[in-house]
Amino acid sequence: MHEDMEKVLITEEEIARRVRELGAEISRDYAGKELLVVGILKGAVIFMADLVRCLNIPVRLDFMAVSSYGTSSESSGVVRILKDLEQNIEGLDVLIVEDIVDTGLTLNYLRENLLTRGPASLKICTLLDKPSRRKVNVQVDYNGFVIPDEFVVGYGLDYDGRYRHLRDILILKREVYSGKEQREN
Ligand SMILES: O=P(O)(O)OC[C@H]1O[C@H](OP(=O)(O)OP(=O)(O)O)[C@H](O)[C@@H]1O
Ligand SMILES: Oc1ncnc2cn[nH]c12
Ligand SMILES: [Mg+2]
Repeated sequence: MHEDMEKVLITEEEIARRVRELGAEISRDYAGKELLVVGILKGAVIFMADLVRCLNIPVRLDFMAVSSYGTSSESSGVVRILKDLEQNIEGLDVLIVEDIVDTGLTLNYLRENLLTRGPASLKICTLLDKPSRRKVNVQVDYNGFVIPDEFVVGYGLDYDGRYRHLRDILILKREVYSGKEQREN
């Protein structure tokens, strides 16, 4: 296991099995329709790549990037769009794909924003859900795993831009991020 990691939380095999299940469920729900899958950069990219290849319906892909809200712990955290969709979603069936829902601020903003663009339908799929950390309620339609309040990396999730390439979902050693804060102070 990677030296910066405390332990494996979800193995590559468990992820793959759950992604196949989610793909089958989504394919059933959208049978006969075309789906626009919107991946939220950067963290959702790896999950999205595996998920869409488990769909047996017509699919188009698009991406958005939003700012991480400021360090303020207020629930009114501001989220800005850094990269917007390339196409008009009016009248389309849209599925937002995320790697994790933590405070819910990112998804809450995205859902509100995309609803103003008139999609025929808008649903949310996340690989991971940390309900204990929620600051705003956001409805998730497809949920991979509910996880405890631990900082996880791997399978797209990062710390300081690192570890996204790891094949499992792992818990990062505290000294990795506590050490960085000390250096920064
Ligand atoms: O529910 P929230 O508290 O809003 O947190 C979840 C968001 O935070 C992470 O993204 P981040 O903004 O770190 O950017 P990244 O996807 O590029 O890692 C993660 O990928 C989610 O998008
Ligand atoms: O546990 C986690 N790991 C990586 N990024 C995020 C964002 N919110 N929660 C996270
Ligand atoms: Mg993200």
